[in-house]
Amino acid sequence: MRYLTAGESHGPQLTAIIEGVPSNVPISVDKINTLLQRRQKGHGRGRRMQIETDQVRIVAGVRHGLTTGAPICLIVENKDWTHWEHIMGVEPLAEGQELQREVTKPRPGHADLNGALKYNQEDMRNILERSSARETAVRVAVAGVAQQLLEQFGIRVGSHVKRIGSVEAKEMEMPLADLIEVAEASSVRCLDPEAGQQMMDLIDKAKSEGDSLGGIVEVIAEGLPIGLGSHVQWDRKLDGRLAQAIMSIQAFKGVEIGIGFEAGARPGSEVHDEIVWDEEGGFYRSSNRAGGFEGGMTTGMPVVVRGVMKPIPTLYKPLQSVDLATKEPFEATIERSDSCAVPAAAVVAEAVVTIELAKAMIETFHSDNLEQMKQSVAQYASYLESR
Ligand SMILES: Cc1cc2nc3c(=O)[nH]c(=O)nc-3n(C[C@H](O)[C@H](O)[C@H](O)COP(=O)(O)O)c2cc1C
Ligand SMILES: C=C(O[C@@H]1CC(C(=O)O)=C[C@@H](OP(=O)(O)O)[C@H]1O)C(=O)O
Repeated sequence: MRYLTAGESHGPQLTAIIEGVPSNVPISVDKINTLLQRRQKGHGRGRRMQIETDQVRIVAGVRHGLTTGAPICLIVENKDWTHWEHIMGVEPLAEGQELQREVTKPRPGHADLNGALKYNQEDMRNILERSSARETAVRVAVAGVAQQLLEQFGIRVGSHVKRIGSVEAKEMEMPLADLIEVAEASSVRCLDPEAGQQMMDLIDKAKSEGDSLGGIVEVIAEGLPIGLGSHVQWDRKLDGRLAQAIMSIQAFKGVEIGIGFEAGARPGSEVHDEIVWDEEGGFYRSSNRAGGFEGGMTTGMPVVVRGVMKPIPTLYKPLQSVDLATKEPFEATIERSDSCAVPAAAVVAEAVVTIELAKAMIETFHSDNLEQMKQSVAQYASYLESR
C-alpha cells in the first residue's frame, strides 16, 4: 500500500490517492469523518478551525461500502477556499491585476526561505501553502481507511498528550480502550486531568503573550502479530519506518520508541525485556521497555511511539527576519496561526502510525482480497501456536 497527497492550505481541496488496499474491506465514511473531527479539536487552535468542518468525499475505489482493489481517491474540501479563490487561482493574473497576500518576509521556523530559494519563488505563499499542516487533514483521512483494514484483524491504535511546554502529565496506566476514551474527553487529549488543566492555562498564557507552545505525544498500538517489519534490510525495519512517518509530520523534531532516549542512561539489566512463554500467551515479554520492537520487527507487545513537536513557528510577537527582495531587516510576516496544536498533532501521529502498520500488515500477509488476507493471518497465528 502506498499513498500520495496533493493540495494547498487555501486551495479548493486536499486530495489523496491510496493504492494497494485489498478488495472487500468495509469502509464507513462516518468512521473517517470521526477521525477528521478528532483532528480539528484541541485547546489552542486558531480561527481556521472554526471555518473548517472537515469531511471526506470518496470519489474512487469504494463501491457500496466496500473497497474494490482499485486506487482509492479521497477528497477533503477547504471551506476557506471561498475567501481565497481570487488569491489562489490557477489562471494567470489578468492585465493590471495585482498579486494579493504576497509573502516576502520569511517566517523563521517555516519552509518559507529554503523553499523560496530552492524553487526560485519571489512570493513565499507558493511555499507556505503546501508546507502548511493543513495537509495533515487528508493524511488523517487516509488513516481512516487504514484503520478500517486494521480493525478487521483486531488491531487498535490510540494516542494522548504527555507534555505541553513545561507541564508533564503523570504516568496513567490504563487499558487502551479506556485511554482512547479518556483522551477524547480532554480538551488537550491528556489522561491526567490536573495536568490537562495546567496545560490549558499555559496555552492561554502563551497566546496572550503572542507566544506558542510545543509538546510530546504518545501513540500506542495493540493486537499486532509478532514479526511485522524485518531485520534483513535497513528500509524494512518497521521501527525505522514509524520514526520516519512521525518525523514527516510538520513541526515534529524527534521520535522515541519504548523508553527511547532513557535507554542511554540505564544499564542493560534495566532496559531489555525478559522472554517468557506460557500455554495461553505463547512467547511474550515480562516488560515492554522496547516499545514493541526488537530487530525492526514487532514483538507482539504493544507498540509505543512518542514524538516531540516544536512550538508553532508563527508568532504574534514576530521574530526578526529579512525581506527577500530588499534584504532589509523586518519582523516576519504574521499569518493567522494556532498557538498550540499538540492535541491535534497527537491525532496526526496516531494517523501516520496507523498507516504504516496497515502497510506492514499488507506486506506481510499480502493478498488482493480481504478474505485471503484473513486466511493468511489465521494460518500464521496457528503456525505461531505450533512453535
Ligand atoms: C496540526 C498542526 C497544526 C499546525 N499549525 C500551525 C500554525 O497554525 N501556524 C504555524 O506557524 N505552524 C503550524 N504548524 C507547524 C508548521 O506547519 C511547521 O512548523 C512548518 O511547516 C515547518 O515545518 P518543520 O517545522 O517540520 O520544519 C502546525 C503543525 C501541525 C502538525
Ligand atoms: C488549516 C490547518 O492548520 C493550519 C496549519 C498552519 C501551518 O502553517 O502549518 C497554519 C494555519 O493555517 P491558516 O493560516 O489557514 O489558519 C493552521 O490553521 C489544519 O490543521 O487543518
